[in-house]
Amino acid sequence: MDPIAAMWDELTVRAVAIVDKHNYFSHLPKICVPKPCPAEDPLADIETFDGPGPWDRTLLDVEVENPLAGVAEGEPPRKKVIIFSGNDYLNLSSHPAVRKATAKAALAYGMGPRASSMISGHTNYHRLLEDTLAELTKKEACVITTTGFAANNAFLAALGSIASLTCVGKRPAKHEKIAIFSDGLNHASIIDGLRLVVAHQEADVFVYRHNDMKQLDELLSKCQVEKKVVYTDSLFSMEGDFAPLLELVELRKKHGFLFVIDDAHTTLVCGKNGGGIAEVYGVEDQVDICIGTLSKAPGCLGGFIACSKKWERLIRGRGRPYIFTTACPLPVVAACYAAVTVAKKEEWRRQAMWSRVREFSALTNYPASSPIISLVVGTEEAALNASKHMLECGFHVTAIRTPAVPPNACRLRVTLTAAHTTEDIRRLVAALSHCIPALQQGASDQASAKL
Ligand SMILES: Cc1ncc(COP(=O)(O)O)c(C=O)c1O
Repeated sequence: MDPIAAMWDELTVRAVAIVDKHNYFSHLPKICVPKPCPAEDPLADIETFDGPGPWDRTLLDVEVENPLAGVAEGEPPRKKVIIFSGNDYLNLSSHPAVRKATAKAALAYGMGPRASSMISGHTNYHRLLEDTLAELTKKEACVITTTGFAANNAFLAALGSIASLTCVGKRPAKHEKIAIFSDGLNHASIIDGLRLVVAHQEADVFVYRHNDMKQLDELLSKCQVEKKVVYTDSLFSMEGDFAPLLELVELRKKHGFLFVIDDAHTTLVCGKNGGGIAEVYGVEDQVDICIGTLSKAPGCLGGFIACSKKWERLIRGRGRPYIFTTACPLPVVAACYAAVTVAKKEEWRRQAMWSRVREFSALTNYPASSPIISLVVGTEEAALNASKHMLECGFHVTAIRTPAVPPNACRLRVTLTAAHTTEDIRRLVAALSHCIPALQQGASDQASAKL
């Protein structure tokens, strides 16, 4: 086994031994809900398709309340728009298999057992989804949580507990603490989890400049603490850029840290099988903990922490946002399972989504590297005006403002999906070029190149 993973596994074993001194885990129930007949089985016959169907546009072609209705004459109460603002990158939320699994599970079980996972909320369906996600991310085990937000919080609570459970005194001494290095643009759920471990005096946190590997290397070199962790989003939700994964893997070899990624925006989106960013580079074994969400490309709701079996036990034993909350409803779990199964088989969805990304780049001078396109306009007013203009042109594109981004870096965040068409992108770019100064030149250059 890789020596870094081995050191952390040994620490988790020591921590779990303390958590589990009363054999807490062996008394946990393993709930198996009644098996329905084949026709009513939520997971039987997960149907897949060779290409898009009308169901894919259900949640793209919508209407919004018209702000001008009743203000200007002749304005209709609602306006048709195309959504370019969601995170349903593969349009799985409206896939027939996802709809059927949800409906069948609801009919068979209602919401499922309403209790914490550690009481009686965790069923054979939850276990099946966990095993499927572990296989997808090439990890031994997986813990599902009610949201991606809770997944980051639960992992950090468990990580921090290593310091407090294994320290000699009441509180970890300086050298017993964990040193966590976190990218400056990490998601709010990571930041909040870090605030808690700092408040509990379990870790010292070092925030490095966004994607600045030189600064990270320097901070790691200076740090005398043995238990080091690097934590980063793999695809940044507001910037649309990727963490430099291979450089991080090199730094892991040099400094021996536990490497944690938040794969919220790359699960099912990146990699041949949708295994996320680590699958793209074939470095799954170099990523110790892979955290994800089931609410973006999987199109459902929930979060997960894919990890080793030893980490799994510690998270179940000390991940408070996992322990002290009710387990995911069964129809949602069945929907997630169907979505992951479909995404693995319908590879064309990923290909279609990436084609749209390339088309957007080709029509503009914006080098899009992901389905998240972040068009910074500056002030809040400029972003709101740009969003209003897009709505008038028939596109729902949200203005992103504080606290999601700094006040002077407000922006339009455009997201592309598999079910958008080439024509949608062409029309979107034409509308954007009237409100995003940076796109104006590129769009007209591309247009004249085509003439
Ligand atoms: C990088 C990242 N991590 C975690 C989350 C939280 O996921 P969820 O919406 O499932 O709580 C999000 C979503 O907003 C995100 O963008």
